[in-house]
Amino acid sequence: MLLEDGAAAMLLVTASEMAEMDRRTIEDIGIPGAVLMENAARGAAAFFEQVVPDLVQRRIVVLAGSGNNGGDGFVLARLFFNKGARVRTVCLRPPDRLKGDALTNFRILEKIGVPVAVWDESQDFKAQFEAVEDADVIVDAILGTGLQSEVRGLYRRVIDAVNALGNPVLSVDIPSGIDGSTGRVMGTAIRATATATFALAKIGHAVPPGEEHSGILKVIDIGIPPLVAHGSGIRRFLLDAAACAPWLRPRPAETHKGHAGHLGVLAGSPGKTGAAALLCQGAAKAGAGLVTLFVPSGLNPIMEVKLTEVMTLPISQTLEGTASLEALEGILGFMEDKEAFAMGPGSSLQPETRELMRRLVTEIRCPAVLDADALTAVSEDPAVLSRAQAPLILTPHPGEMARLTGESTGTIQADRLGTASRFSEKHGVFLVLKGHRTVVAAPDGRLAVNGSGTPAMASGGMGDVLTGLIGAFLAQGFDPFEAACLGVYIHGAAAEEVHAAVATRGLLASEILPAIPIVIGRLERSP
Ligand SMILES: NC(=O)C1=CN([C@@H]2O[C@H](COP(=O)(O)OP(=O)(O)OC[C@H]3O[C@@H](n4cnc5c(N)ncnc54)[C@H](O)[C@@H]3O)[C@@H](O)[C@H]2O)[C@H](O)CC1
Ligand SMILES: [K+]
Repeated sequence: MLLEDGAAAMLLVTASEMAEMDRRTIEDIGIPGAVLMENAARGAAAFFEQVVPDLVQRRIVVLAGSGNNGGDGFVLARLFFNKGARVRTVCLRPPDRLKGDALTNFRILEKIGVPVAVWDESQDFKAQFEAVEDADVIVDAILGTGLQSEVRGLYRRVIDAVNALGNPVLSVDIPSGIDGSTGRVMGTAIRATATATFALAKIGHAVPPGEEHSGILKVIDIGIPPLVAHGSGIRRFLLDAAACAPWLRPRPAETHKGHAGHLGVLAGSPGKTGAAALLCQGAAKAGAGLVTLFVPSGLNPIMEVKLTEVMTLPISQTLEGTASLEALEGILGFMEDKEAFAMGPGSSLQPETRELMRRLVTEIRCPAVLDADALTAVSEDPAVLSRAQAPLILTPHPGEMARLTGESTGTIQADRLGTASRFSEKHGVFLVLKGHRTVVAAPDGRLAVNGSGTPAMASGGMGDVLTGLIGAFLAQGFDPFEAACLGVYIHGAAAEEVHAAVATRGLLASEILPAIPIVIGRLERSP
């Protein structure tokens, strides 16, 4: 769970980017590492005392590794000891492996009388671990951004034993065993109740499985000057209310529907009229001024009944009743003076309809969002993407991404951020890689990881609503990256709004429609 503390957009960094910022702060700016370490531990201690009531009255065991993560642990041990806590420290590597600020703080513990045990890989593990099994709370200061490889040996046994204890575990910076740059479990990893991370959130805190392992996350300000982060050129951030609010200001009083743009939609086919309806209703609820649905003529009477605020335009159809290639010129002509286009949901994979959608990709002259069957049509000839005349936003789920890239869904899911960034840059399109913690990538390197949403969203039609949201923000003139981010965040937040009242299943796509303006209103009013 990620706490939205209302701060500015929360940057997401890799372990090496964070290490470089540490280095610049210490070596170029001159803030001693010991000051950063002290600030880190003080901030972590305050947060941990919020998470575990009466923490300093509990039996605390600090497990420390051989690097500065361990150093943070030693300082935490001192701070809790000074408050009268019954705190013990375990050093998991011989002290002669310690150096710098970690060694300094290790020696301080010895001088002030904090019990410090040194565990030895060669000794009986069970006997050593028994000494800490009575702990009420474990502080995990074993590994942080310095994790370099799979966790093995003593570290592995300690992490697995701690997880088996089931006591509250408070992780310093990163749950040990989680790769801060990817969120992957490196062999094994601590399952933390809470994690205090320093200066900036890491990617590993925001994407699964690292996100779940982190528990409640708090970003602690340790005194690194903002210019260090701002000067880093990092354009990766968590998509939350704080990130979206600046984009969504209340509309001026004199707004009329012409200002809010006109979205054209090509969606629906026999048996799949719901997808078209959900897309169009999502667009209307997100503020598109006008929405016109191009619909195969045989379905027009049905759509006229299903939709009220949305206009329909019957188009020629194939024998199967799907959109025909003959409709191309009519659609292009109508779209000449419109602001945005959306296509694909429920369109069908009828060969002529697929060809129509590929032709629209290369000939439409307004920003367009492609989803569902339009993505399948494009994956048969991805080169059409580079022939587009206007910005494109693609919204694949992992299976559709596999068809677009030729990679397996396993490969895609193992590196969602990298997959999305590479595809976006290669094809010059904006990419929304859907799933838990949806990723939004722009060709210029901007990247966002969505913080909103609930498991209840895994139900038919949710994607159609998302396409409508994105199309609506495109129609209102938002930059394609912002339009995609707003659609993704609001989509998840609207589901959370409704989900709070229902279980994690059985949430219908149409049920999130009324929550969309509620979420938008909250963003518009936020400071
Ligand atoms: N972000 C900040 O501004 C600050 C962060 N601090 C803390 O410093 C650590 C990073 O410290 P570092 O020494 O670079 O790395 P670690 O402590 O994470 O540990 C590395 C240590 O462990 C060894 N190691 C690496 N991989 C493995 C493995 N798989 N198995 C066993 N051992 C491994 C490696 O050789 C090193 O010796 C950061 O997380 C914060 O907690 C600063 O204290 C304050 C400023
Ligand atoms: K840790």
